Amino acid sequence: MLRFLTAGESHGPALTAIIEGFPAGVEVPTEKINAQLKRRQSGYGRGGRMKIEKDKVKILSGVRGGLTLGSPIALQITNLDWKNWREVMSSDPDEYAAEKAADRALTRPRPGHADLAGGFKYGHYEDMRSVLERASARETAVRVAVGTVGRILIESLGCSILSHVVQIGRVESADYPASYTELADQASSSPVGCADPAAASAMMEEIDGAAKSGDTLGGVFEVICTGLPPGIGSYVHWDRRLDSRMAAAVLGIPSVKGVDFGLGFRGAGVLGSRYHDEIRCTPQGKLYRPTNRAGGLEGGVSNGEPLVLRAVVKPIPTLGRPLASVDLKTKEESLAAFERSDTCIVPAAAVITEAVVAWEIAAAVLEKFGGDTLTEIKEHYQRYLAYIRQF
Ligand SMILES: Cc1cc2nc3c(=O)[nH]c(=O)nc-3n(C[C@H](O)[C@H](O)[C@H](O)COP(=O)(O)O)c2cc1C
Ligand SMILES: C=C(O[C@@H]1CC(C(=O)O)=C[C@@H](OP(=O)(O)O)[C@H]1O)C(=O)O
Repeated sequence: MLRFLTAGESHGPALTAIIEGFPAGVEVPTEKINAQLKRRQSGYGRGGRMKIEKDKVKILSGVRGGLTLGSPIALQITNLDWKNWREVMSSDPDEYAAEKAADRALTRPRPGHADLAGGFKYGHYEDMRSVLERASARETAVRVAVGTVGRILIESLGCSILSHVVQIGRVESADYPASYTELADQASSSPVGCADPAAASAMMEEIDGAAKSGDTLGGVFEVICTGLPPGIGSYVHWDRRLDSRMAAAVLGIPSVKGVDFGLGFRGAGVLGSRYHDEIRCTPQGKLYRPTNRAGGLEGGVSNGEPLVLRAVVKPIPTLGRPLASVDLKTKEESLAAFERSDTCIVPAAAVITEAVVAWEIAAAVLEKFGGDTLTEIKEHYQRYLAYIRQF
């Protein structure tokens, strides 16, 4: 079974992850992971923290000479901001300065962040910094590193993953290139990750406007996985459905509030006859689907068409012009805390989603083609492809 755990606070020394159950013999170049970490950091609309961090992964175990060993893989990303927070965040009582920590205490919870709910839950209501440090999406840096390890595995079996932003605030992208290669190229060369250049400029203006008025924005993005064979995931039990597994992983990204597949919510008003993808056959006897409104999944199982999911991200909770809150120290109504914040993270969320989706697919692929080495997995995979071709 493929699994991972992460640890680390936003302003602690580092983020770490341990991956277990990953096969041996897979080449894992750190540059590939670092390229994804850079993408996650670079979207338009990010705040001051991204000027401090330059995320790079360190592989501490499980890889020898660039190849996985089959043993647990430990990953680490250093927080460069730690040097500014050492006395406030240190686990070492000799280094921890209680007065400095009290000066930085968060007592005015931000509506929309985990501060108040998390404060109740873990008893941190006197200083909700103890909540935000772990609730922070800083943790998604190491989740991208983990996901990229899974991505490397599925890419070696012929899968590709891309994403593009379709909406930021009120601006929607209108025009998509027809081919996935062009879509990926145009989206990755856009500062907001949007493949429609006119919409991309309007999105940047929307972000500038929100930042100027101390406000924030959410949006929608799409993730597409091509090259996935039919038969990944299963309809036999709810928690083995590939859609349910991916949805849980995507909703596990802070600020993601909805996920859909294929036409998804946009399919609510469409008649069945216009919704479902007819099954056809070429004169040579090859089955095909003229449309892909299901987004590559039927019964929670991949059907051989590109897998297409969308997710919606709410606007960032920390506002430059803060909303009403209560100072829990005095019980007086006052404005929510503000130090600094991102204005819009939709492009970053798209990159994070690529990673978490890659991981879920990798886990389901390993269940289907099982094996302790990449060679074994590839053998099983090739045999299955030959069997599928008989249909
Ligand atoms: C990449 C990324 C960066 C984020 N940056 C901020 C930020 O700067 N300020 C903030 O208040 N929330 C930020 N968020 C959102 C919060 O982490 C999130 O809203 C909060 O943890 C509460 O979780 P929920 O929105 O899922 O309820 C960010 C989210 C992501 C994915
Ligand atoms: C650090 C990252 O995102 C952070 C996520 C975040 C939050 O509340 O979720 C708040 C901000 O952190 P800070 O309070 O230090 O400015 C973001 O910068 C990152 O994405 O690497």
